[in-house]
Amino acid sequence: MSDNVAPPAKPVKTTGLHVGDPAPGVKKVDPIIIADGVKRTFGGLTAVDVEHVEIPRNAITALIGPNGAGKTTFFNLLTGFDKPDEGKWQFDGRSLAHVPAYRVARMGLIRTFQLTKALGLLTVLDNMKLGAKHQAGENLFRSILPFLWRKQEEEIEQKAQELLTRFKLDAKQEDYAASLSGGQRKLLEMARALMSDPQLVMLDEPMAGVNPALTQSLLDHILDLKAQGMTVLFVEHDMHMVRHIADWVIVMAEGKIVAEGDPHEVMRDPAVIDAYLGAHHDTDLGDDDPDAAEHVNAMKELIDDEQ
Ligand SMILES: Nc1ncnc2c1ncn2[C@@H]1O[C@H](COP(=O)(O)OP(=O)(O)OP(=O)(O)O)[C@@H](O)[C@H]1O
Repeated sequence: MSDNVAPPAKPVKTTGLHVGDPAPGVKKVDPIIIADGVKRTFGGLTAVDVEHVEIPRNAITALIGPNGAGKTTFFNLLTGFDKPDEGKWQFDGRSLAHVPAYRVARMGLIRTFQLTKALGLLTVLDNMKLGAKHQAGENLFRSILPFLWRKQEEEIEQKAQELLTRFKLDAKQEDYAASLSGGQRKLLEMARALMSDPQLVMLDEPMAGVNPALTQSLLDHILDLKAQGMTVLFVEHDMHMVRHIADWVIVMAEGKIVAEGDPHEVMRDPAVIDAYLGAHHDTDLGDDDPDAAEHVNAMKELIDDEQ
């Protein structure tokens, strides 16, 4: 989809993704990731304990759950940024256990990573170039043959510029990345991820810190990834976004998958209501942990909408 084409008012949801009743661990018709017995503990705390989960291909899956549910840890495990105590998982039929993060990325599973202080001191264009894979400099033989890497440099730069234009960041390409707004940073993170032509893009809280002016644009870009044949897996606390664009929702609580289903079914699942509201079902949260209170209240609102 090009930027000139107006997006549909309501995203087209992909259905028919699972086999049998939606329940934790339900089989998918065409899974791109299959994980089994993945466990990660920190001292005495079990952060992730996933018995079985499958991520559907060419769909948008949201991974949700209350604070501390293990979502980020599970993301880190899948992408090789952390090592599990036990378990195995495969991406597109290939085992990913013990595969380091840089090789996972080369295999086509990319996760956006936040613009760190160091990356903020690079220009927007240089940030994009860092996202390219198979660079000649990585290979001694190729790196001593300038005609090979010069051509490649040009191709990388051209691709970076095309993506920056698509993400409406082309006017900023020479600016330091640190000068971008929160929403523009999210766009840059996503554009950089696309430099390596991934099959699966994993987004960690894509809506965090994004002002309303850029929200629609970000949503459109995520929908666009699916339209281009990619698979998207994202962690997000913004339930409106989850309901709006996710084809499938996986709910984690205390390290385990407690529910799966399409967004509307999942919001009605008693296990999800319990996970989010727990003992606070009839109380107002607020003072102790404003973040948690915000998530729980957002969830309450949506559950009420669904009932
Ligand atoms: N490096 C670590 N050392 C010790 N404990 C950790 C570490 N990383 C995560 N944890 C703990 O593991 C649990 C799961 O954390 P995780 O960040 O994965 O949850 P989350 O669902 O992503 O939460 P949030 O929505 O708040 O980001 C939490 O209790 C957290 O404190």
